[in-house]
Amino acid sequence: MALRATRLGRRFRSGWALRDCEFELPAGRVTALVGPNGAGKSTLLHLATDLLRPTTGELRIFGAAPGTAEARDRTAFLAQDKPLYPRFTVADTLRFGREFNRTWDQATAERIVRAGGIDLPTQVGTLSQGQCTRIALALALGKRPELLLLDEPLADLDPLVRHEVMGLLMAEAAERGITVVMSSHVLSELENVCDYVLLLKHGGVRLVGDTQELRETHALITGRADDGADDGLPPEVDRATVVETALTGRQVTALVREPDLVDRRWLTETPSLEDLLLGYLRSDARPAPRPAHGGPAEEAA
Ligand SMILES: Nc1ncnc2c1ncn2[C@@H]1O[C@H](COP(=O)(O)OP(=O)(O)OP(=O)(O)O)[C@@H](O)[C@H]1O
Repeated sequence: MALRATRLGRRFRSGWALRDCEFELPAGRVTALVGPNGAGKSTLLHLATDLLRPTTGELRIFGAAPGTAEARDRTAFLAQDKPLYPRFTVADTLRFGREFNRTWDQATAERIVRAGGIDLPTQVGTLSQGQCTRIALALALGKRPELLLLDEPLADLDPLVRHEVMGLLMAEAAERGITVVMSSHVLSELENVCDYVLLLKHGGVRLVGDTQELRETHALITGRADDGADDGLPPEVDRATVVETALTGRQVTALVREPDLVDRRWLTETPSLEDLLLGYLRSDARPAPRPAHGGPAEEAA
């Protein structure tokens, strides 16, 4: 397992940012870390990089505690604000990476920089935001991490640069088998990139698992709304399996678990990853209990 959280909690003066979180993220996967503002995503990434310590429970990186040399050597972290020195040249910046990382790979770092058309003697302060992101990514990947943690690193980039940097990131991750955990609010972008998902809400794990398995164990059902029910669903639909319902005029659409139980008169579709995530983000319903073993797991927030 790349990441394992056991009863993980972190409290600030304002309250619990994360509480009783239990999850495992397998190695070699690209995990989307999603959740509304304040859900605890950055807190989790800061716990994984030892920028914060847990209040309760523990988090393990490939079995090691964050902050130990073993965990640090294997992990790279890229935050939205990239702490680069504007007075350094790009070459100085990479030299800095080489001096501070035992596993440094200069060739990879230079290749990523040059692929963006950036010359090594350029001063960092003269680069665009997209170019700075590329330098930060070169520093992160030059470290040859096994786990790459990304806290909305592309949020301030225009769509074209974003697409280009995401492509670069995914190509490097696939080639080297790097485990990636990436927080993002851009759900539409995650579909073709992520094969695992961890959805946090109110500091708790609401959904975690393989994206394909999660899609296959849910359905979007559409049918004529039942006038007698507040949610528009007919009485035979088991409310315990309903994640979220939307009424539009006389039509009702619902995201449900266990689609096999749904009556055949309903129009049933496999949800896209975006449909699934939106359903859980909108929903305040109690999630289903965690399955006995394997498969997608969901827990109470
Ligand atoms: N250093 C801190 N001191 C006090 N409270 C904090 C601190 N860091 C986070 N919090 C609080 O913890 C909660 C979770 O914040 P966090 O930044 O982890 O959420 P997030 O999911 O990353 O949100 P966003 O999508 O807005 O970046 C919020 O209520 C936030 O105010």
